[in-house]
Amino acid sequence: MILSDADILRRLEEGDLVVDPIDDIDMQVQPASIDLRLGTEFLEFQRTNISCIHPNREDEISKYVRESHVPEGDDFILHPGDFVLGTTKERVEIPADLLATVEGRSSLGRLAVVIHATAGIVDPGYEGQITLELSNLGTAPVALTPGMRISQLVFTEMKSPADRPYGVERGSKYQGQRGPQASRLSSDPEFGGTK
Ligand SMILES: Nc1ccn([C@H]2C[C@H](O)[C@@H](COP(=O)(O)OP(=O)(O)OP(=O)(O)O)O2)c(=O)n1
Repeated sequence: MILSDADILRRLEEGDLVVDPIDDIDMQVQPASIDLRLGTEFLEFQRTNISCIHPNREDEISKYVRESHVPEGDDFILHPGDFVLGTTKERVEIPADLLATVEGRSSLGRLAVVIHATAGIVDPGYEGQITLELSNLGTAPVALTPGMRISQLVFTEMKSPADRPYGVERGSKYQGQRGPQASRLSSDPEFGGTK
């Protein structure tokens, strides 16, 4: 079952679902979702001097990403073909019986701006800000303004709560993330990691 606006408000009120901060609840809560805003930090990929991305080498990844900060009210210009990591302004806490999916907004989609390339699932148990995979699929640069509503979260109630929710106990690598975070694929057991 997908949560309606009334269900979302009830879960927020009960406190096990957290979306914080919400400055204007009437503006952010939609009929079956809650709008999330663009944060002020961005991670941009540096194309120069990189022969190839080895996703399993975390130390290398830090060499080819550059962090930038754009205050609310200023613009971040997303050029055609760009791929940058952004973040939601809001921190979320997803209870063990809900699955959240992060989706774009139609108004941004109509400008060819997408907010995730492939990763749309926010797991039961997840706590933190959400990393956005921002791309401009169009032909004209688009100005994004931190603080603008850029994505929305939809919540699905599961048949039963997860036995092992996302989190510290299972060593989940993005638990508690703040700001946009680059890939931590090297933490996967397939690549010799433990998460
Ligand atoms: N656009 C997204 C999608 C997800 N997440 C966060 C919330 C998810 O609960 C967490 C992990 O997402 P995935 O399970 O899709 O990613 P991985 O499988 O790579 O991570 P893990 O091995 O930790 O499950 O990352 C995020 O910040 N931004």
